This record gives sequence, structure tokens and C-alpha cells, in this order.
Amino acid sequence: MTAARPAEIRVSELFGPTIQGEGVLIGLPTVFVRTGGCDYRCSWCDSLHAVDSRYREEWRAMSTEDVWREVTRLSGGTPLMISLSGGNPAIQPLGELIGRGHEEGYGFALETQGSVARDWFADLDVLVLSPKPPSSGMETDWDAFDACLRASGDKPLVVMKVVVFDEADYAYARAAAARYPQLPLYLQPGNHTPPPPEDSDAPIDIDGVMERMRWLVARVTEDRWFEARVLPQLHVLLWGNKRGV
Ligand SMILES: C[S@@+](CC[C@H](N)C(=O)[O-])C[C@H]1O[C@@H](n2cnc3c(N)ncnc32)[C@H](O)[C@@H]1O
Ligand SMILES: Nc1nc2[nH]cc(C(=O)O)c2c(=O)[nH]1
Ligand code: SF4
Ligand SMILES: [Mg+2]
Repeated sequence: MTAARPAEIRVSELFGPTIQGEGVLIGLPTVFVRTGGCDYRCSWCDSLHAVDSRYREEWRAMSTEDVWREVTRLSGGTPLMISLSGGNPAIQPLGELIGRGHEEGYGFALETQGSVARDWFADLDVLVLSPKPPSSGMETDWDAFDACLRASGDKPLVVMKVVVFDEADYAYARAAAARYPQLPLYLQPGNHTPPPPEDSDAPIDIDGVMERMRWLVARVTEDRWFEARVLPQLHVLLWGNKRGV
């Protein structure tokens, strides 16, 4: 019998350092590991190149060591926060990578919709749970979401981030916040991407994003919802939906 090969990580893109453009770590320099493949298919997903199987040929199966070598090359060997995104990074074997990085002083933040729980969530530094509102066309499985919370244990900072396009999404965000009052909540206005993003340099509707951002601020303040944090996607304001930034 041959020894089992270590599981490989399906990578869509590895880039940085750039700044984290969203949520609790906004502005913090980071290297992104974007995994390929997702169990969801949100109507407005801005990262379809990491979701749609049409882009599968671009994805690379990499060992933990391969990914680690690339991360250390990009960061010049200086420890920083590594952002694990996708696709759904929870469906990839990332536990070993997290252990490897921690040995060298790196941190790990992971973004997931909360549909798949992993025991290695407990080793993360930051877990961003981003349940999907009605405009996405997805249905939230709150039992799976609860399992993610349980798996994360006490170590990571766990936050919730909800994309809001309209009034129904806003109502969903309020209900999610009421369900998890212990989780810091971030709201971000949706950006419309013409699916699929054949041309990642295509201009995005910045006026629309700004309009939704102002509407969201007005909505939160008129409701006296003073625990909610409203943030735009900073990288989208700076670079649109360009890949690799
Ligand atoms: C591309 S997803 C990848 C990680 C994971 N699948 C998830 O959805 O949390 C990263 C973040 O981008 C957000 N996002 C995706 N498409 C968006 C859009 N069109 N406008 C605003 N945020 C978007 C998601 O809600 C999520 O919080
Ligand atoms: N700079 C930057 N910040 C981000 N925050 C979340 C991102 C994502 O697509 O997951 C993202 C991204 O792609 N770029
Ligand atoms: S869950 Fe995340 S990566 Fe998957 S389709 Fe939705 S926004 Fe895109
Ligand atoms: Mg993105």
C-alpha cells in the first residue's frame, strides 16, 4: 500500500500584499489565498472566477508547502495577516496551512458563508461569517451556520458581514443580528457585477454603490441601530472588480 498523499488545496489565485478591503480588518495589509469552488451560486457574486466551473482550468491543485512558499515570497518573509477567501475556502483542506503559518508568526482570517463547518476554524485568528440575504437567491441553513460558530470555539474573533442590496436584505440583516447579538455586525452595500465577469477591468457602477451606501447609512441611523457598522468595499472603490488586488 502507498502512503496517502497529503490533501491538495484548490487555488484560484494567490495575490498581495494589498489591503483588506472589507469588514473588521479593513485597511490592514494582507496576502490573499483565494480558493476555487463554492457550494453556493449567489446571483451577484463578484468572484465568479473562483466559483464557476467554466474557470476550473485556471485553478491549481497545490500542496500546503506550495501555497506556503508563494505566500512567503509575496510577503517577503515578513509575517502579516493572510486572508483565506474564495469560492468557499471551508471546502478546502486548510488546517495544515494555518498551522504552518502560525509557526512563522503569520495570522489567518477566513471568509465563508457559513454553510460548511470545519474543526480547524478553531485555529483561525478571525472568522468572518457572511450569511447570504434574499437578493443572492440562496437559502440560509441556520443549523449549518450554528455548526460553524460551535466549531470556531473561543479563540478566533468571529464577526458577521451581510451584503445589502435592498429593503428585504436589510430586514434579513436585522433578523440575523437579532439571532446572534454576540457577533459584531458589518453591513456592506452590494456592487453589481455583470455575470460572469469576463472582463475584470470592466467599470463597475460606483454611483450605484455610493447610492446604496448612503441609503444604508440613512436606514441604520433612522432605526437607531447603533451596533451596526456600515462599510463600503474599499478595494472596489479603488480598483473596481479587478482581479489580484
Ligand atoms: C467572494 S466572497 C468569498 C467567501 C465566501 N464564499 C463568502 O461569500 O463569504 C467574499 C465576500 O464578498 C462578498 N460579496 C460577493 N459578491 C459581492 C457583491 N456583488 N457585492 C458586495 N459584496 C459581495 C460576499 O458576501 C463575502 O462577504
Ligand atoms: N483587497 C481586497 N479585499 C477583499 N476583501 C474580501 C475580498 C474577497 O473577494 O473575498 C477581497 C478582495 O478580493 N480584495
Ligand atoms: S458564497 Fe461567496 S463565493 Fe460563493 S457564490 Fe456566494 S459570494 Fe460567491
Ligand atoms: Mg471580492
